[in-house]
Amino acid sequence: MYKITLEHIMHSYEDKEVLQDFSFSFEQGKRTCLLGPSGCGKTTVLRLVAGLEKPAKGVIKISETVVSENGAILIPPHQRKIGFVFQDLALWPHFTVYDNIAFGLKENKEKNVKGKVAELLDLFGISDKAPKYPHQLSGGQKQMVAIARSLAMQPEILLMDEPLANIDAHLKERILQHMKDIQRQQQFTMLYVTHDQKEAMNTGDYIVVMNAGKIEAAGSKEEISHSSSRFVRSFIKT
Ligand SMILES: Nc1ncnc2c1ncn2[C@@H]1O[C@H](COP(=O)(O)OP(=O)(O)OP(=O)(O)O)[C@@H](O)[C@H]1O
Repeated sequence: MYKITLEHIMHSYEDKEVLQDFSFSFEQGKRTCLLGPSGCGKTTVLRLVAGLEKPAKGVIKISETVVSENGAILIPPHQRKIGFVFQDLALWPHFTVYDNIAFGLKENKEKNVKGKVAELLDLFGISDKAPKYPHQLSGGQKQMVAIARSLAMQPEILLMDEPLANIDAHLKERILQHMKDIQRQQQFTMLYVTHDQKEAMNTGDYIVVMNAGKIEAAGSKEEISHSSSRFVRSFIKT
C-alpha cells in the first residue's frame, strides 16, 4: 500500500499558474476524492502524480521515494505502479474489449485470464462486448472497459478522472459500488476526481475540496460537511 505525498507543488501551463504551494498527503489504501469546480486544478494533480506533468517546484513522493522534484521526473510513469482512467487516454483501438482487459492480467502473470476477464465483463454488464473493438462501443461502454482494464492491472495506486462521466445515471450507482468493493478487497490507494459533490461523498473515505488551485478543506465526509469554509458550504449544498 502506497501513500502519496505532494509537498509545496507549484505548477503552470505556459504563463497560467494552476497550483500554488499545493501540499497534501493521500492516505495509503484509501479512496480520496478531489472535488471542486471546473478548472480548479484537479486533473493537474492526478497528472502530476502519474508523472505526465512535472512540477515547476516542489516534491512528489510515493511512499518514501521521491518520484518528481523541482522540474524533474525522477521515476517515469510506467515505473510508478499506477493505473489510470483518464478521459483522454483511450483504449487500444486495435485490441478487442477482451484483449484490452486481458492485457493487464497477462502483465501480472495471472493464470486464469479468461475467467477473470469474464468476471469483470459480467460485473459491468458488458459480457456481450468481449469480441468488439472500441470504435464499436458507446462512450459509456468504453468508459466501463477502461475501468475494468485498470482494475485488472491490480495497480498499487489507481487514479480516476471523472470515470463515470459518460455512464447512464441508473448504472452509475452499481458501478461505483463494484469499484468500491474491489478497492476494499485489493486495498490500493485511489484518487478520484469529480466535480459532483454527491458522487464525491458517495465514493471517498476522504474528500479534498479545491478552489482555484488551492485546498479549501480536506477531511472525512463528516468533517467536510461541517466545514467552516463558506466556499465549501456553498459548494457542498449545490
Ligand atoms: N495542457 C494545458 N495547457 C494549458 N492550460 C491547461 C492545460 N491543461 C489544463 N490547463 C488549464 O489549467 C487549469 C486547470 O485545469 P485542470 O484540468 O487541472 O482542472 P480541473 O479542475 O480538472 O477541471 P475540469 O473538471 O474542467 O477537468 C484550467 O484553467 C485549464 O484550462
